[in-house]
Amino acid sequence: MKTIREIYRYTFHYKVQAILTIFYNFLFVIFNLVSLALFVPFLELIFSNDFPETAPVAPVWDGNFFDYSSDYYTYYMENYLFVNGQEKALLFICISVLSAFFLKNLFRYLAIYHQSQLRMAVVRDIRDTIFSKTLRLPMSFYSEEKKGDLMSRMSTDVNEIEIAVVAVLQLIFRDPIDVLLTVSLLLYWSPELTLVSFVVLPLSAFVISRIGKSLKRTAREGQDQMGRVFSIIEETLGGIRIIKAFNASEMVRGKFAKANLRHQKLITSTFRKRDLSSPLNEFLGAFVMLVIVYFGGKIVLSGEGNQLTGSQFLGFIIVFSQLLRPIQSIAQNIGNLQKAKVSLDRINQVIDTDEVIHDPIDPLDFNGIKEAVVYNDICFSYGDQQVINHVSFSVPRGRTVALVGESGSGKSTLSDLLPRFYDVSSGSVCIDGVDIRRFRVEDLRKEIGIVSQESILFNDTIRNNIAFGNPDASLEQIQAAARIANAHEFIEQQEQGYETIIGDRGNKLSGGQKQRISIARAILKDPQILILDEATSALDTESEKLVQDALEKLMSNRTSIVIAHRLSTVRHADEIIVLQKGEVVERGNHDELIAKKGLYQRLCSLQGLS
Ligand SMILES: Nc1ncnc2c1ncn2[C@@H]1O[C@H](COP(=O)(O)OP(=O)(O)OP(=O)(O)O)[C@@H](O)[C@H]1O
Repeated sequence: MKTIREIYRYTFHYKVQAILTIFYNFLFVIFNLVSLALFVPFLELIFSNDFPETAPVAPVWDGNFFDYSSDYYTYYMENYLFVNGQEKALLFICISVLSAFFLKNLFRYLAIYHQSQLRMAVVRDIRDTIFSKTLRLPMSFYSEEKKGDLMSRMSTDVNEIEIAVVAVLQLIFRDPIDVLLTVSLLLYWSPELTLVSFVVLPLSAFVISRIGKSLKRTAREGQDQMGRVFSIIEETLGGIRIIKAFNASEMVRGKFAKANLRHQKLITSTFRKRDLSSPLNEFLGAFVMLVIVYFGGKIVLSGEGNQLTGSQFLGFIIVFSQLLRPIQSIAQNIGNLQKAKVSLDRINQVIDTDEVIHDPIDPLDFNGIKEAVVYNDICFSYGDQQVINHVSFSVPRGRTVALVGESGSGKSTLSDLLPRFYDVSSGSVCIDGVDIRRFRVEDLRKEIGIVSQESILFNDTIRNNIAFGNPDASLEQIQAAARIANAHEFIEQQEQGYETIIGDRGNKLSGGQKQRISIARAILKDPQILILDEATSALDTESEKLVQDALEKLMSNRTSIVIAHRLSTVRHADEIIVLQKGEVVERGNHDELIAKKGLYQRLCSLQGLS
């Protein structure tokens, strides 16, 4: 029920489209019935021999809609027949039936027309919502595994919702009306025969659905088995050396043959069931029809109180044969909604995820840094795992502090606390004595530039990559930034200069070129604070020199935190903080730390520096 309500809410966000879809569906149902029911007077007219000799009399409204409309139609036909003769009457009936079919299909098309607009608008809305939310999710959401999961939620799960939108519209507003009207018409023609049909119909439906379910189960087992067969092939191809070396070919062959045989049996069984379902469907359909023909025929032959005329009987069969469609549609749509429930839950999990990083209720204005960035007795945990343990240090305005330490010692985590990618578990990060949580996140991040280890470039022009986050920058400003970053020259040499598209993640550029574009981006942003996650990737000497030079220009006069992997590059830092397992173990400048002969000195000698 909750699922229906939510899908309903998404759907009726587009009231006009939803109402038009329902309206046209309603007309479709009506004209579907009319087009079928019109056959009755048609047959009556064709097969009846007593043509009116006197002008027929119009029926009087007796409060029964079915009776009156049927009588009125008969009256109209008889009158037409009386005035125009048999042939013209036949033509007239053909044209009316054709018109009813035309209208039925026209309304069906119009319903689908609005429904398509509606379902795609809902899909667009949900994708927009998830995407916007994605940008606000906590950083822990962006692990590789979760990225794939998020993509599948945005594609497969959203598609399920799209199907559910149609399901809700049909399940609530179309099919029950269709069934109700059809059954009313059948009951009007013959309550006894309707009763008989409702006894045999579920019986055959039950048999058909059992076969369908069993077919699905075997087909799924067959698919799973196919997966196993393929995994044996993959495993074998990957491990062929070991298989040969251990003389295990026979064993592997036996394993494969067994899996392959099982697959063959399952698929054969699937084919058998599938091949059986079509003749069985037809046979059961014929069975149901013949039961109705038998009982209906008996009623007609008995001629008791004009209960059912021959043509009504034929009309009954025609209309009854159409009843299965809405019933099947109801069953299918209930299934679709069940599938959508799972997808909706998965989508809601993303939409309802707590954003964790919030703006303060009464933010202070952030006017940049005047004195220092200070880390005060910081502790931080990822879940239960504490990775930063009582760390304190400060970076005076315009100075550079380097964080060094082994991999996993907490350098990146510490730098992530400054732009509030995460918030501290205890302690505080302050700028000029004010806790950064008192500022608006956007204001704070505006003054922080990040150049990360891996250059993050987008599949766009070089110009737009440099101007990323700064779309109003003029070409002159972009070029000036690129010049400072030692990038202008190589950009000019590209086929289309600044307008060159750099490919997915910038794969058309070398490592050093990508870094210089990232640096130009940071220069253009002109932040007061800089976080530099220094590249470890090997650059050739020339390229490294250009990058290093660009970085130095970027850092001059800025307050910088540098995560250093190559210690040669942090010699000139004002202070070096040496971390181990989330704790500060040494601090000082390069010479002081070397003199201490501690961890830093050991790390330096490992890198061939001392
Ligand atoms: N998103 C995360 N979720 C859980 N644990 C994490 C996450 N990111 C890092 N860690 C853990 O936190 C600890 C510190 O990691 P961090 O990336 O800060 O170290 P680092 O010194 O920057 O390492 P490297 O030099 O390899 O980048 C490590 O034990 C790491 O496994």
